[in-house]
Amino acid sequence: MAATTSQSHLLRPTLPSLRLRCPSSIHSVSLRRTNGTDRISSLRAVSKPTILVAEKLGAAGLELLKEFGNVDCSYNMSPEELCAKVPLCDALIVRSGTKVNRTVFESSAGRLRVVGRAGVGIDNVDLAAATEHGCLVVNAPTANTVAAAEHGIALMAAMARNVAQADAALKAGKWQRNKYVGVSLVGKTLAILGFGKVGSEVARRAKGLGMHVVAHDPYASADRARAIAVDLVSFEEAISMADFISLHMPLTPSTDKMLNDETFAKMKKGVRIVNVARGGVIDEEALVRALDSGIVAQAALDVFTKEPPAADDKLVLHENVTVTPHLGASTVEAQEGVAIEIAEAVVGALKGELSATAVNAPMVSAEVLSELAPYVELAEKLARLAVQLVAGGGGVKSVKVTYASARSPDDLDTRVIRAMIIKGLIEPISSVFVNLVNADFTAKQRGVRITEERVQIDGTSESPIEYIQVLIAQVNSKFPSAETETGEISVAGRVKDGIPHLTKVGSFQVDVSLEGSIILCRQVDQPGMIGAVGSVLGEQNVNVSFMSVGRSAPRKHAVMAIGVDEEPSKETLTKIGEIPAIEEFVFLKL
Ligand SMILES: NC(=O)c1ccc[n+]([C@@H]2O[C@H](COP(=O)([O-])OP(=O)(O)OC[C@H]3O[C@@H](n4cnc5c(N)ncnc54)[C@H](O)[C@@H]3O)[C@@H](O)[C@H]2O)c1
Ligand SMILES: O=C(O)[C@H](O)COP(=O)(O)O
Repeated sequence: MAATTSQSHLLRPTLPSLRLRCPSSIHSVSLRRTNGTDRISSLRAVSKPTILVAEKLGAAGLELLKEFGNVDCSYNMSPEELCAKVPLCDALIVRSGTKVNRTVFESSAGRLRVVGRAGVGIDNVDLAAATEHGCLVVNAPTANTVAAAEHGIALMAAMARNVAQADAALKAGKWQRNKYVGVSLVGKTLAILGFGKVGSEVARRAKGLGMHVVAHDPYASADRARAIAVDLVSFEEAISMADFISLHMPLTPSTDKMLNDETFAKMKKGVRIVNVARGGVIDEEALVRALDSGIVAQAALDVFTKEPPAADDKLVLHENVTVTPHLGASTVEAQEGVAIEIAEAVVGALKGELSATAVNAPMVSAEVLSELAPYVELAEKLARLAVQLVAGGGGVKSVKVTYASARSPDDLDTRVIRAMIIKGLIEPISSVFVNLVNADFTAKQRGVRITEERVQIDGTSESPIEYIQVLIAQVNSKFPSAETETGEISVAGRVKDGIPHLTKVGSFQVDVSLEGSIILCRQVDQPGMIGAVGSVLGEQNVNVSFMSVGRSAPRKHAVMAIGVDEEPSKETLTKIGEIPAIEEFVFLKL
């Protein structure tokens, strides 16, 4: 007889929820479903989280943060000072001036749960390191769009009319009307590279100025371009036909130094360039050469590869270059908007809510999330059970998850469910904390391959999923009855009245609510077994919540699933094992 109890110290109790991870010291709020009803439950209220604001943030945003946590506004910190502070902080808010690199995440020693970027560009945050550390990154992608677009237009007009140069000359006592003859914008071709939020706002405004606007963006929607009468063209076409080029793409490995010697050579002689995106999208040394050779007549730059640039930076000092110190988002209105947008996102993340502006986690609408909540709980618990059934030694490498639904397979977004399966598989056997942010990364890192299959079955399409099956392949089970004929450990379950139920173990049908803990016994099917096990548990004051027996055939083998509210002692489990008809049993903690 195989009698096995799982090691309880490995099995941290978990709350069935969609929480990303709340620091232990804060109000932890999660979306849970009880008896078919969604509710936001406040799980505990201890002390407030600490939110470090590393760069100046608008007052309205600070107020929101202060209502929720202890706010430490420490501006102009050195990298060392930042690293010294992060282990004391649950959240960090930055603008573009702070490098949140791997060392910052390592220094946080797991405490940092969310980084809020008060703005759009997240090129100053090491997303891979954040994800590996299970730290959510959120940004404020909309509030400064108009400010950046207006600044782009302001720079283009100022450059075309030599405003900055003429202003400096006049202040130096020089009245140089002939020197500062400009060029007109009307009738000129403007090529917008990066037709996203800022790019399209610049396009609208430039059309109002009478410019002919084309755009290049490999991912932009043609409908949006049509809606504002902008032609989408190839990169080569855009740069070769433009009188003005305005840059509005993010800095990524593929946009890094996108304008370089080779591309400048393809431009119309005398082109003018505006950059309010990121300095790194231009090879700055190549731009100096292009300015010197006259390919580029003028440039107007708000952003630089190194910010602030060196005092003797050739590009900044170039006569034909107009510069501003990264002011694109710096309007009173934009900064208030950004501060509120990021404060709401950070507070939401600290509460454990999924964020609409998450950069490194799945974004799922509240509606979908609410519908999926009990299935998320079911998935995590099935995975927790399945992994506890694995006999030691082998290691989990290959897991197949099947979702059966009457809905079309395309109708099911499984990202959140998959993440919780990974959490259920990995947390009981490691010290790693798995959440929506780091789930896929953690699975990959541990060599666990998850495959998913969506099966369409007959039935009502009212519920998103009829049942979920978790199969662990290439391992032996400490409870062999959980193995299928083909040798995989298999558990399956469904949601009934909002409550997850275990409905199948191996090839045995059972029905037990996934609450508390579960004892699985395989016995020879005969009268009195339920009573025998029940009385052993009763003698030890262990409350039985559910019992269910599934059998292969009458009087042959049966699997009994017993839900218990308390963890039975070792002696109690030994006594169960000593009941003569019991052939194997296992205690599993949810
Ligand atoms: N100067 C400032 O203060 C300031 C303010 C706001 C935004 N920005 C910067 O402006 C840029 C755009 O911001 P947004 O809010 O419009 O972002 P967005 O994501 O809405 O738009 C970026 C667009 O660039 C496109 N893109 C990606 N790769 C491209 C490529 N290789 N070629 C052409 N297009 C490409 C994307 O498809 C997307 O449509 C970002 O770099 C952001 O950091 C700067
Ligand atoms: O990406 C952005 O949002 C802008 O570059 C603004 O950056 P800032 O917050 O440092 O002004």
